[in-house]
Formats: sequence, structure tokens, C-alpha cells
Amino acid sequence: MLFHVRMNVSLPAGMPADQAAQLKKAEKELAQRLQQEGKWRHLWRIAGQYANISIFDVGSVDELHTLLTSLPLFPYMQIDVMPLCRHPSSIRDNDS
Ligand SMILES: O=C(O)C[C@H]1C=CC(=O)O1
Repeated sequence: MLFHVRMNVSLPAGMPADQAAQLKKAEKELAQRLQQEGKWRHLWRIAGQYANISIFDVGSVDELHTLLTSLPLFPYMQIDVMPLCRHPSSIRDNDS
């Protein structure tokens, strides 16, 4: 199942720099592992914003929820999810 996910990150202004750096490091490690596993299919920065557009390929809505809530930055993100299905005019399958 494919999902379009937008994540807007908002760290508290008063968060100590070392705590923010640690959270970002842990987030990056998990994000890269999930990309290697094929679950986090695309990850794009939205230009000029601390936000991303991602495509996830997971087995269920529950799996997506578990994955998103396990992200180290989850407490500091607003996340919007859109489930995707194949468009009848698309010339691509879900694997491209
Ligand atoms: O920077 C972000 O967009 C937030 C988050 C998503 C992946 C990652 O490494 O950090």
C-alpha cells in the first residue's frame, strides 16, 4: 500500500542544541534504514521549509501508523497522510 505523507517539523525554540542534534541523528538513521528496506520509498525536502514529502510502501495502515509514531521526531511533527491507489491513466505500475 502506498501513502503520500507530508511531515512538518517544529522543534521547540528552547530545545537544547545537543538534544536537537541527537534527535535528528536518530531520525536520519531510522529514515535511511527504512529506505534501504523499501518501506520509505521517496523522501523529498519541501524547498524553503523544515518539511518533507514522502512516499511510504507498507503492508497496512496499522504498519504505517506504527512506523510514523516510532520516528524520533514524531512528537515534533505535524503529519498528513494520503492513501494512494493506481490511477487508471497511469502508464506506471506501483513499482516505478
Ligand atoms: O528532516 C525532516 O524532514 C524530518 C525527518 C524525515 C527524515 C529525516 O531524516 O528527518
